[in-house]
Amino acid sequence: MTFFRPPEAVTGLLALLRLLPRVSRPKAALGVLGVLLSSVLPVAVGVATGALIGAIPAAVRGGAYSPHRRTLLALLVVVGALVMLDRIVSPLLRTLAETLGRQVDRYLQERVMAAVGRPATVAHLEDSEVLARLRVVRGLGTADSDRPGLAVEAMAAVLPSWLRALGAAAVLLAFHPAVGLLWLVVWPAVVHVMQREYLRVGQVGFGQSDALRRAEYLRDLAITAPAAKEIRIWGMLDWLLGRYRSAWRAAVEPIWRQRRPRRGAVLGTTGTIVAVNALSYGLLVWAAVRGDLGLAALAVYTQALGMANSYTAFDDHNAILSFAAVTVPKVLDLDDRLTPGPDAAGAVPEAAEAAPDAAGKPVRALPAEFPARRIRAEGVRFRYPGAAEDALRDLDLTIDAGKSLAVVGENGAGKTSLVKLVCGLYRPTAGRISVDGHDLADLGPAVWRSRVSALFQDFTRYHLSAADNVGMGAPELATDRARLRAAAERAGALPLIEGLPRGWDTILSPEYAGGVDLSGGQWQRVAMARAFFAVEAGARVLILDEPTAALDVRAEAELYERFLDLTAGLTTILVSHRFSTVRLADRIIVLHRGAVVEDGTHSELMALDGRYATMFRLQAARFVDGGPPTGPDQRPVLLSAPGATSGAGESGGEHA
Ligand SMILES: Nc1ncnc2c1ncn2[C@@H]1O[C@H](COP(=O)(O)OP(=O)(O)OP(=O)(O)O)[C@@H](O)[C@H]1O
Repeated sequence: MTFFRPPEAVTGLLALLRLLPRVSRPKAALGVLGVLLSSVLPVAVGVATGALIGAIPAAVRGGAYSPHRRTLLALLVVVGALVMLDRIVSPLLRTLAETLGRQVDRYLQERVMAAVGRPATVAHLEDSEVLARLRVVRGLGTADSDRPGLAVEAMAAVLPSWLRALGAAAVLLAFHPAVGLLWLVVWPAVVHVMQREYLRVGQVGFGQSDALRRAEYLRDLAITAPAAKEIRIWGMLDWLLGRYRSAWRAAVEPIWRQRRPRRGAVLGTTGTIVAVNALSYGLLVWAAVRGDLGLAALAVYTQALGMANSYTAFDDHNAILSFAAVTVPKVLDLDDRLTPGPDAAGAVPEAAEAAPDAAGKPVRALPAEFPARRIRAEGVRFRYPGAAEDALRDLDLTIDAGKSLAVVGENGAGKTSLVKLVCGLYRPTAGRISVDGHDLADLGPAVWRSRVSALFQDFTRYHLSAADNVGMGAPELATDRARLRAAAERAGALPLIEGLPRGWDTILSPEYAGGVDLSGGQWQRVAMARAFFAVEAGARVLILDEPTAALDVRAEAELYERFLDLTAGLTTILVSHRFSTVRLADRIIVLHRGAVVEDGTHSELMALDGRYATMFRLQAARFVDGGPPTGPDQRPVLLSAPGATSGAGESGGEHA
């Protein structure tokens, strides 16, 4: 049971302090030394200066060669040395803190990259709590002033000032215990009140993360490439600027309204300080007038009082520190937030590469043929986080290993959602997906990932070399040029890649010197090569979501011709609106509003004369004169369509 919960400002500060040795142990140790020296040195200078002043009368009276004069000179040397040391330590500490702060930023970014990339599923990337934390690390929006690393610099300024005040209060104990005690209590209280105020401001800022992200999104539209064409074509710039301005105001104004500490807190703390100062200086003057204090003591206590006042509680450093106290623990807790618990999906430790067998015993290594029997979806229902409706419902489906399944349906029917679930990128809301009897949720993410390869509709165009773009399909083999070539060959991307100015080493982005951009179809071939590279590395399930959407007629026809070769021995799930390719699959399902409404071979579905047959005929009709054909089996008609030039489909998709 916890009796005492330290204030959030303190826990935030401690979290930041604990982070430093993890970022750089030597720099953190030097930082501690620097903070101690810059706290102690000014107090020592004050005491030594007081002693020096106190030694002057005796030295004057004693003459040139008196011991008093030697004491005076020795004190002068001590004061000089201490002052010099202080002057050296302070800038060094500042520089050290700046470097360490930058390293803290990099450390947090790496940690967050790892935390965000680790979960097998991707639902967390739609969680606004997670996105708010990511925003802090990306350092966007209110930009540099909010970098968590700046708090390290702030700490290097603030901690010595607090410790100096503590040292000065300790010196004042010798003057008057009550005055010393008062300072020991008053300055931490003032710091505490002000930190609480700044913390509140920091929380308001953090609470505006969603609104700030909206403004940042609009800003990025204007300054990055993806929307550049449309902004120009439709003359969107003024509209965008207007929207950005209002979004930015909506995000920032609440922060501005709250950004100042409350007047009551400021007046209360400054009033207290004035009162304590009046009392301290009054007692000091009183003691001096009564002759209770010698010159040296008077000088020491006067300086100590000055130093007790020199702690900072009201400046930018304190504000930055509080912001870090709000955000750093939140960023650090991403690890916990995104690490699945023991009962959560994918809980089998990745390192063990283990999956329970059908009897529940862990399987240490997957057989080379996995899946060997089937992928099954049983009673699967799925709803995206925060969505109002299910994307998939009552889904019962068996996909036989080594066979191909085509998934068709209208826009929004749930096709991509289904393949995302099979990939393990989301977990079903209800029901289960199993592979050869193992629940997908029980397979370690790496286990299943090593067996699945996918080409998504919205595949990523990495601004990296062609070799990297393909090699990403199996990073552990990415340097194996022979395999890279084989995958590119399979995807029909080899001539394209080898014809690039620097071949495989060409950066696929015009944003870099010597880089090139590719057309949509060329990109699709490169992405397909990536998917085949994963197959080269051992993936047995190939998911192709609209693989020919951007391909030209010839490339699509080529794929059509080679579809059986390309997918031989693989369990293939093909999502496509192109029926010329779809009909080649061993089996076809039609999804409608998240449920399977038709299931069979091409011929069976044509004979059924339902949704599939209607869609098929509609598409086929576009390629022939004389309107839609009427019969259920329209093979000859489709074969006259672009992309269906081969005779491979003559059997009506029943090649298996
Ligand atoms: N990330 C998401 N969050 C919330 N809802 C989503 C998300 N992605 C898709 N949806 C919704 O889920 C439903 C199914 O979408 P899905 O992408 O699976 O359809 P689809 O059949 O692949 O469509 P298309 O043919 O247009 O690619 C749609 O209603 C869509 O709006």
